[in-house]
Amino acid sequence: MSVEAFALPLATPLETAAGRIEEREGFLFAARGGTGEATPLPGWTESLAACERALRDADEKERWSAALAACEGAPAARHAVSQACLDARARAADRPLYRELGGERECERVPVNATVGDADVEGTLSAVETAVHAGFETVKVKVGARAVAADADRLDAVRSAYPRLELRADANAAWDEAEARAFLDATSGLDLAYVEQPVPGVDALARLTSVGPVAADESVVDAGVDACLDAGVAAVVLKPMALGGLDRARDAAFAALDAGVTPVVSNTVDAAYARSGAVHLAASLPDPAPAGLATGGRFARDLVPDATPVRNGYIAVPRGNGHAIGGSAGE
Ligand SMILES: O=C(O)CCC(=O)C1=CC=C[C@@H](O)[C@@H]1C(=O)O
Ligand SMILES: [Mg+2]
Repeated sequence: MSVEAFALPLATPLETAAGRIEEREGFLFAARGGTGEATPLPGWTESLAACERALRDADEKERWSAALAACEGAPAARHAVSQACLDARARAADRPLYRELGGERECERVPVNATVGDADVEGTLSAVETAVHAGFETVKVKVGARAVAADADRLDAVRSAYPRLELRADANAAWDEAEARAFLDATSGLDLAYVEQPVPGVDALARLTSVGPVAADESVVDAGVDACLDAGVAAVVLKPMALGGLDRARDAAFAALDAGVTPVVSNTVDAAYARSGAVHLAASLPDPAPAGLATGGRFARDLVPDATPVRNGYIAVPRGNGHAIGGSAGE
């Protein structure tokens, strides 16, 4: 059993309307033959200190159920413990994590979107060009850090250059309702797949669903998936670290599928173990939508080198038992 701290600088920080993500700190939790990652992101999860407290408490428990209970209210800590538990069980059953999660069909790879941070039109176009040349067919552009008209111009330029690209925008709740309406109106001819979290709050999201396609991200964490589905969103973005684990994110994905809504697996710019876990989560879903998991390349170094590389817009599901990277406790 162990709780091991890590701090990993990003070579390519992510610029968002909610700030710049430059470094990721967290813990690896290892117990009873399984390993899991906790990489809290304040604003989305508990603080680093609260995460560590919950993990140290969990580390003293002799059973998985007690360890998981010790992490209630600390989603990143619970993510680590539940991932370790799934990993240990999958290894004991000699199967990959996505099968342990309940995935019913063989899955070798999952499609992913490129994530393009805030930049001017030129910088945005150049980042999208790099992504398209690398084989991505879906691109998510961060918006909300500059004026609505400037963001609309960025998306317009991308659409003109790439008529067939699946295009998503993500405002990280930066706008008020009038700004969100203005953006949705200005981009209504650009065939955006959706605008992720244009405004804070699920009630405002609900009012925007008649204006254009919107997806819930922060609101899934704050209000719960059911409230977002009731709001009539086109998609729900699921970040296992913020939702308390792969198991809980998968339950949310199936609630969405049952409601005819697209679940999109994403991550909080996690390190290799949690990214691998999220790839397995996507692999466990029927026909997964392009996932927000192409973030590994932003790290200057990682816990395990090159664990989930992107090739031609896809990440191969790590092969082997459990999450299948980096070995497990005691190995
Ligand atoms: O979903 C993706 O394409 C990658 C991850 C990503 O965009 C995010 C990770 C962490 C914090 C957020 O600003 C952001 C998001 O809101 O989706
Ligand atoms: Mg988002």
